[in-house]
Amino acid sequence: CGTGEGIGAGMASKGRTIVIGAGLAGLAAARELRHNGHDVVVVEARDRIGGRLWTSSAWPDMPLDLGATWIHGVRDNPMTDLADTLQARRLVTSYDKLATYDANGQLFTDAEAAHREAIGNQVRMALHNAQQRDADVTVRQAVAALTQRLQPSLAATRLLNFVVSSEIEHEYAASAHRLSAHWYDSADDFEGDDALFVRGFQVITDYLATDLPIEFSQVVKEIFWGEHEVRVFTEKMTFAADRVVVTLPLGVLQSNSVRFTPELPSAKRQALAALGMGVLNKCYLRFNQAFWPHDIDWLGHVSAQHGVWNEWVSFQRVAQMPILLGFNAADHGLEIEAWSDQQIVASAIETLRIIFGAGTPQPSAYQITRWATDPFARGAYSYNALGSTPSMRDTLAMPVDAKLFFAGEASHSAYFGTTHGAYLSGLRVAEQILEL
Ligand SMILES: Cc1cc2nc3c(=O)[nH]c(=O)nc-3n(C[C@H](O)[C@H](O)[C@H](O)COP(=O)(O)OP(=O)(O)OC[C@H]3O[C@@H](n4cnc5c(N)ncnc54)[C@H](O)[C@@H]3O)c2cc1C
Repeated sequence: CGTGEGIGAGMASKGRTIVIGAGLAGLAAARELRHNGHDVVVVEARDRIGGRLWTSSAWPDMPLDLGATWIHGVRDNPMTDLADTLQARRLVTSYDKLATYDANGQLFTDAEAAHREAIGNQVRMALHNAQQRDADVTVRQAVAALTQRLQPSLAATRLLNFVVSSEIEHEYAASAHRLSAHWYDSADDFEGDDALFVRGFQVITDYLATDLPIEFSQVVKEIFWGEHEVRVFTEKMTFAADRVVVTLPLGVLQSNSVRFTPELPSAKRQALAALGMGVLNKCYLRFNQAFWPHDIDWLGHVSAQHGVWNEWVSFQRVAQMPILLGFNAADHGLEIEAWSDQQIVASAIETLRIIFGAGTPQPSAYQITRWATDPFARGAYSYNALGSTPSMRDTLAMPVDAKLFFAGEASHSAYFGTTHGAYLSGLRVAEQILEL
């Protein structure tokens, strides 16, 4: 065992802090502490920064985000402030630039579009009603009566599944069978457009990480928090400090792959167990040229089977690149992680052939994510499962004995599941430490 370098040297008066995780939350916390004269080291399992924010440079002419892509709601969003500081170029995608195709691959008729709108309204009404009742149920249970009413019509049932999948399961990365009807949409939003970064979201994490001491490839196994100090044991070393900031993803904390000694207070363990960790996966397909409409950003497909390749983004209009991004969320998103790349691409092309015909070409290249089986993410982002409440995120965020501090998207009750939530949680924890 060695002792972590980069801590202690001449800054002992403000104490030493170990930040576990070089994602947005950890980088924001470490940067803020360091700027205020604190002695900080960031301990990271991977050989890169960013965590669930990860820009791929596999295609040099088009950096692509395998994790977070968008600043969701640019107005007053702290990600916008950071992007403005860096003068980072952004592109705006629009949900209004949408083409939706039915199960036969035909562009929606006006009647189908109206039917979809009507079913969307009924789903929202059913969920609103469920939120007025005392007992919580799952989102699926809340719309069950609708399912029964629509059962005789295959087209209507498929439309209902499409609405549930694309409006709810893709947004919250979670199955309607597990999402809480009371709390699934408890997060706050920022207003304004959704914008993506021309050079990838990584410009933000690169900036935040500037000059920070980061220990890479250090997989934390145990966090000891004693009366006088904390010790963080990785597979290779031991780091000692006055306190530790834990930004491990909810899925990692739930997996017990990192042991706390002594164990965490029971309220925190209950919160960890009750909240949900969701799944959202991406499959980028690159073609020689765009064979789909050039003036749209989003493609919707009402699949015959629930939740299969319902949502696509086109990079043709915004970036003049013949690239499609297909999403799979929740149960199907998890299921395909066990498939080979070839099976995933074949399944994507099968869907595109329903829409664009048998002549749909094979992609010239692809990039695929598997966030749930990633040992350092164990999911895409957190959601409010049946049995959880938003206040459990505040419980998760609470420091313990001025030794253990918690940040990360799951610990932000207003903005969980987002980059801005992760970032703000990092600033929150830095403030807590600066006030000690
Ligand atoms: C597919 C996908 C799409 C998304 N889309 C958007 C979007 O468009 N807009 C948006 O705002 N948000 C989006 N998000 C959510 C956003 O990416 C996250 O909320 C945010 O990046 C989480 O940051 P974090 O710091 O909390 O966690 P992380 O980024 O996961 O950071 C935690 C760090 O801890 C490290 N770690 C894990 N285990 C260990 C260990 N044992 N020892 C040491 N280190 C460890 C990890 O490697 C990681 O670097 C998306 C996420 C995904 C996966």
